[in-house]
Amino acid sequence: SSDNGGRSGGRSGALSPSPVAEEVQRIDVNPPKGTRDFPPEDMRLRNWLFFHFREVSRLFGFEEVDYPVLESEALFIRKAGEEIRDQLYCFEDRGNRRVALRPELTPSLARLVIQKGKSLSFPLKWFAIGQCWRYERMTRGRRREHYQWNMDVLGVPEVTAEAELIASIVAFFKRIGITESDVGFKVSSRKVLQEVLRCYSVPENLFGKVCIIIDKIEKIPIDEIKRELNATGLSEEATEGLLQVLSIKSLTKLEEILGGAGEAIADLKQLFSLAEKFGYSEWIQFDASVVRGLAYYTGIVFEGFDREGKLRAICGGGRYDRLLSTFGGDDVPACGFGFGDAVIVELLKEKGLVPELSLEVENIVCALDHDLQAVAATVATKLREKGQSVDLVLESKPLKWVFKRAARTNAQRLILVGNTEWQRGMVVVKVLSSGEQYEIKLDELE
Ligand SMILES: OCc1cccc(Br)n1
Repeated sequence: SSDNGGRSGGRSGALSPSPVAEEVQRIDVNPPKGTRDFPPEDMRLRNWLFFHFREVSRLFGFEEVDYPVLESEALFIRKAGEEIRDQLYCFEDRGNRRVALRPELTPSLARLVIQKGKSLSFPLKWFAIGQCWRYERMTRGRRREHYQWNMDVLGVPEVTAEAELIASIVAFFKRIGITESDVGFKVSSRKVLQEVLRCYSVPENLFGKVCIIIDKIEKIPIDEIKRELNATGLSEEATEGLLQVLSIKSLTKLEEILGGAGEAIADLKQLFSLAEKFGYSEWIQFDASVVRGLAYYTGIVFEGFDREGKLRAICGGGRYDRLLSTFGGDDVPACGFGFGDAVIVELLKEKGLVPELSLEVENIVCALDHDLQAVAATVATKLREKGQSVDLVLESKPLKWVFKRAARTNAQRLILVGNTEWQRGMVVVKVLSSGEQYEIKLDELE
């Protein structure tokens, strides 16, 4: 840290411990396990990321919404065996209510849409950036919180909504320098699964559970997948038939298997045709194994992946036309995605695309004499009222210290208030990039 600028004793900025204070056990100054602090440098990167989330949302005509980070636990209790349920950060509050830190934003959106009911005019295009939580045994050392950008379209049954959502993510990737050679989207539809299960007369109510098991297809051994499917009630034949379809990577092949009459093929063909028109065909590929890990998806599902295969899914989403009725509301066609703030940063680091973001203050204002501190404050106020950022030096500091601080904060100008000049109503301006120095009347300063 900088020298203490001639102040007596102690470290710069810290008070000397009082002689009478008893020995205090130092607390653990790290944040709780699985959570992060955002000191200035990290906060600048987060703000940069969120700025692009917000800019894309604005360009696509979406409105920002938000919800409490704390929700009723009931919003997330689904019986499909999802990981998100097993890791729910839930507890009983002092009013004996079962509550949970939200693990995702979509159920909150559904709750708000039901609450607002007829007062809403559809289609809704809403976005949110919210911190989401999970309580995972730290054995895996994974994070327990992340920020998610969500975009949702409600009231549009057409696949044009999914096409628009994927277009918005492509637009985001392009803004931060990620191209189709870095990432892609695996796209499928849960209607593929539905049509296959129907062929084997699997009861509809097993659909959600089967999806959650299938979502683990690349995370656990295939024998475990088969065992879990059989335990859920699927026959060996149904399991084999299902796994065979899930290995399909071409729409043409899928059509040969399923026939061309079903909704799955129609939806997927429309989406790939729209992708052509949106100009992002190179970004997407059909992959029947994509089902996503949330039980409420009912149609098109997609996930962004890094082509080098080093990272977990970057983002994911899909259609969820039946979510509102699970909360007792009237169903509205809906689709959306979630985009976390962590994997994308790992990708940017991999690609050398993390931006240089330094503190940028326009002016440092410093009184050269203690009795000019009030004048310096006036100078700072005048500049701030003109929209200029000012780092006002708040204590008597030697010029060496001020120059060091100006360098650290990338200040563009140094405004010095000295007795000699102030006698003539002038202040000294030093342009730090050029070294140019001049005197100017306070009222002419801008
Ligand atoms: O994507 C699943 C998830 C949910 C909440 C918090 C974190 Br970290 N991860």
